[in-house]
Amino acid sequence: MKVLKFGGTSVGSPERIEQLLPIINSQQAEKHLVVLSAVSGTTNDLVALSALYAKKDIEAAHAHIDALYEQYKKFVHQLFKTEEGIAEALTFIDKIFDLFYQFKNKNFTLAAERIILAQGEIISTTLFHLHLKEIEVPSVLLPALEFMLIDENNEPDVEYIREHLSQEISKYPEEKLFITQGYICKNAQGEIDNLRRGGSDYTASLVGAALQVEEVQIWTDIDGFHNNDPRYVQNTKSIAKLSFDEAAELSYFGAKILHPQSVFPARKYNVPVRLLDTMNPTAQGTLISGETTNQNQIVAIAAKDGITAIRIQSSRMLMAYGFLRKVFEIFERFKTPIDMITTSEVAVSLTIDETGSLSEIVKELELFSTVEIDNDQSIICIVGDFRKNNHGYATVVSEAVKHIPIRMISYGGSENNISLLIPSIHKIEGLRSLHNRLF
Ligand SMILES: Nc1ncnc2c1ncn2[C@@H]1O[C@H](COP(=O)(O)OP(=O)(O)O)[C@@H](O)[C@H]1O
Ligand SMILES: N[C@@H](CC(=O)OP(=O)(O)O)C(=O)O
Repeated sequence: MKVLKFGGTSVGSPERIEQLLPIINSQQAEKHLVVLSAVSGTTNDLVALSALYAKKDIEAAHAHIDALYEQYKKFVHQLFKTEEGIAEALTFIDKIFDLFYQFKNKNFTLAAERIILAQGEIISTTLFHLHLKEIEVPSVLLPALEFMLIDENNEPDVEYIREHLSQEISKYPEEKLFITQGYICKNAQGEIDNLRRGGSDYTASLVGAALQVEEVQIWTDIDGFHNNDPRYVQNTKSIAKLSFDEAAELSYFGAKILHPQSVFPARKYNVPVRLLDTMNPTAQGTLISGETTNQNQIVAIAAKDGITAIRIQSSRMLMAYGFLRKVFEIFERFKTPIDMITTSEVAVSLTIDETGSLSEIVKELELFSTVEIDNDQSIICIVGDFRKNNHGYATVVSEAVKHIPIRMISYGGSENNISLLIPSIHKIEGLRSLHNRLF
């Protein structure tokens, strides 16, 4: 079996949806499990709708629903060719939009928002399933809410997914094509929840790992992982092969093509992940696997925005032990992950991207140190083979960014990453300058 995930842009129009079946058929696996995202823009629309309901601006919420309904009505009329096909799809769409209206009388909770957000993927998968039905291609629509589960810590339960998804699939021994929703799941309280924005990639790798499939394919709008962010840098190139570790670093540090957590299940269960382009299906794309192939070279650059740097300075740090533990315990207590860290004898600087508890953290740190905060920072991450015998790369990197103010540098944390923290206003220039110098 192969898992094929198609992102928002790949299901973004009726024409794009019509292109999915030829791609699936070209795979020649015995069975295919297709994971779909919501039509591009829909999740943002549903986030906006939820915000209006939360503000109790019912009139604006309803105007928003009406506008989205018109878009989907048009979508249905373009995708379906027969009267029965159109009628069946519209009946389904009407049911979903009736649900959206129902929230007007309710106290709008987080659980309600998650129900609304889940509809994007329910719509796209159902429309694709009905489209296949109309063209007489058999397929089975598997509800992700029956098998995708996260625990109290928002961690997916791969064993649960394996057991319940296998059960679902085994009900249809003759069928070859299965469709399910990306992104959505149930949580430990049994409520509808999701795997956070961009989470359909994560769904694909979780179901691929759970079923130990031969390959997970992430179909998107570009021919694989590029060596720099194509939104900001010209002449980027697709990378043929990446190791799981390289892909994890790049996606965590901002390469939007892949959801950062999606590498972990694939690595743990050793399932290869291939990134492919729906607009150019024969392009080779990128294969992410356990193999290390990019030796003695720099592989790619990525950048992550929205970073806050915290400098913690204390005379008590001087020659003392236990200082860092005290600092880390505070971040742990507030469930705030630290990304980068550099230390000197009297101060430590670290970065976070979740600032929900920042003021409480600072209050606690100030009990034993002085704290300085820098907002609006970006981490530029350079991934390559930086084992200790490969000298000279640090010089090349610093040469490339010598005109940019650097707040922190991290080298040696792993053998394949050099990270720089710079003010976000210099990010694009940093990416371009490094690109020109390194590739
Ligand atoms: N290093 C990179 N390589 C390829 N694409 C990247 C990279 N960094 C950012 N991107 C962006 O990621 C986009 C694809 O991801 P995304 O929009 O999430 O796709 P989908 O909607 O199909 O899931 C590309 O169009 C590209 O602009
Ligand atoms: N629809 C969700 C999940 C997702 O993964 O979308 P995409 O594949 O378009 O990044 C979102 O917008 O976050």
